[in-house]
Amino acid sequence: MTSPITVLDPSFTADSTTPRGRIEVLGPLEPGFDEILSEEALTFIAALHDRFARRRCDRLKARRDRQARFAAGSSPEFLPETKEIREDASWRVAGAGPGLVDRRVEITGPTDRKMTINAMNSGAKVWLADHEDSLSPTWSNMIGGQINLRDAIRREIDFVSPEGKEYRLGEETPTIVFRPRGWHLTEQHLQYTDPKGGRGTVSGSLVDFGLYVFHNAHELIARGSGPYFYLPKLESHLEARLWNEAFTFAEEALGIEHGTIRATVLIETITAAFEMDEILYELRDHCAGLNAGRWDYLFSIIKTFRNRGRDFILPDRNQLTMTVPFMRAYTELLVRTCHRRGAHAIGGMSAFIPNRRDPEITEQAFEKVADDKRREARDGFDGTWVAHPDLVPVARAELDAVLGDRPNQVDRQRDDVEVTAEDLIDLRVEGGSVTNAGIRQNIFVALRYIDSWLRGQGAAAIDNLMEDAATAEISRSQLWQWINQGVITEEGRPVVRERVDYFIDRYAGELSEIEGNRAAEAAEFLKELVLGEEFPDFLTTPAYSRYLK
Ligand SMILES: CC(=O)SCCNC(=O)CCNC(=O)[C@H](O)C(C)(C)COP(=O)(O)OP(=O)(O)OC[C@H]1O[C@@H](n2cnc3c(N)ncnc32)[C@H](O)[C@@H]1OP(=O)(O)O
Ligand SMILES: O=CC(=O)O
Ligand SMILES: [Mg+2]
Repeated sequence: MTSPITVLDPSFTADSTTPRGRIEVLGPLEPGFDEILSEEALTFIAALHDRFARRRCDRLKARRDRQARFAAGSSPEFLPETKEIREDASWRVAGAGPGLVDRRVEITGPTDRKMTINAMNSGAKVWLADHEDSLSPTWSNMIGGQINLRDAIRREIDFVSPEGKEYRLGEETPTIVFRPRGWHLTEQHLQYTDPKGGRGTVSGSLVDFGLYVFHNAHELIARGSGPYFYLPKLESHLEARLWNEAFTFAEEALGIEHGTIRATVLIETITAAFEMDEILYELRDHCAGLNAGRWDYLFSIIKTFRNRGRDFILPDRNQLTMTVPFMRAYTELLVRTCHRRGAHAIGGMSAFIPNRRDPEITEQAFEKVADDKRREARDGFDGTWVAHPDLVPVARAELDAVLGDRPNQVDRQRDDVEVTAEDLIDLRVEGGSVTNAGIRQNIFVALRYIDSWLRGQGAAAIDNLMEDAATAEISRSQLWQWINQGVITEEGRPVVRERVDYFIDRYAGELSEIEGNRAAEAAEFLKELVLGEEFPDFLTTPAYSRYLK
């Protein structure tokens, strides 16, 4: 890493009475990075850190404390101290901002230049521009993504591929909803010095949010849209409160009206599922809706209950469908909670993706995705996600069939839904089993995905499924749990370290034949994740500090 090259001029203020910290750039400046990392922008990021960096650390500590209580045997619950908020039927959230009223199909994906243009031309209503599950957070990807977003918003983006294919924007483009990194992630290419001169960690969330809102809020508003965000991996309503305060501060600092920023919160942790009302309430001036982030939700369940014995062991990943009772309970509760508060309920991602070179695979993917979207639309979801442009029409047909000309179905109340705490954490799966094939699949997928991530690609098609950080987390955490809980497979073989180790080496050997691979590092890291005594909270955190430049 190079020495500091940018030091802030601390003249930019939103509140001139507050002492200023500063941000220095440690990473290399690629072409155009200086425009994103301008002195004013960095001063704004520093101001966010002055106010929120310490509180972010407090929230992360609260996560660890709560996990320790779960490990000791307590279970998530609907919080007694916030009962009044849940029972008070009178409050509502701000709801959809301009351009978010009809969000029936949302395409998700990373922000490299080609995919940015492809997503903008996909025909979806919304593009979830992703700096999270589908983006490997290399310095190049993170700041390059900000450049591409800035250019896409201003319609000043084009691209020519190495093969000579030209890309430019079509007439109709989706509303952009940007997903910053979660609270747990840091940005190691920036350094924060607090007002007293102490060195502090830079939050990936505050950097991503701060740069996007700083450069684009006014432009988005002028174009009839707004600064909109997906908030990932929240574990409690107090984390939502922190986001809300960051939004309010940014609105004041940038001179935009309170409530212009809109957030859609991913409910993708087991604890957040118990605090949906409270999360909406904390963000009520800024909230557009909730999303059922199924993959991280499964990961969170495995992680939270990893030491809690046989009742908490989930079967093979491919048996964890959206129709198993605890996933039904979660999604139904999400729709009910959202509509009661005037919020959109947005569905999740089916992992099946088409293969343009294989019509049979494509046909199967279309069928599976259509089934998934049909169920979501009938359950009351107002919109849903797709991972690939060819799936936009498939999902739209299912949402159209239920919505017709209506932009959403927020007015459909699901008073028929009653979900208890037991429903959310009763993890029984009828006929579920851990199999030898399930073990091998988890090893294969986790290894391939980590290799891809290390090479800077945070989403990958592996065996015709979309894999990203969330799905890979499921694979590696299942392996850890099955080993540590002494699971015996359906075929009668115990899941033991030696066997997992053997398959990691075997698949790494195959992977090492592929050009540009990082198979050896991926294998070493996967072994640490699944064979070690410790269970890292996120695979991305140690992988980032150790391997990414
Ligand atoms: C758990 C969660 O958080 S889910 C949300 C996070 N995950 C994601 O967003 C995954 C998004 N999807 C993707 O990244 C990709 O679809 C992948 C990696 C899974 C597959 O991508 P590819 O292997 O390139 O697929 P494929 O070759 O079929 O792509 C065909 C074209 O569609 C484009 N494309 C594919 N997916 C997307 C997308 N999500 N957004 C924009 N363009 C896309 C490709 O760039 C390619 O364009 P080209 O013909 O101009 O070269
Ligand atoms: O972010 C979405 C998920 O499923 O995880
Ligand atoms: Mg997720």
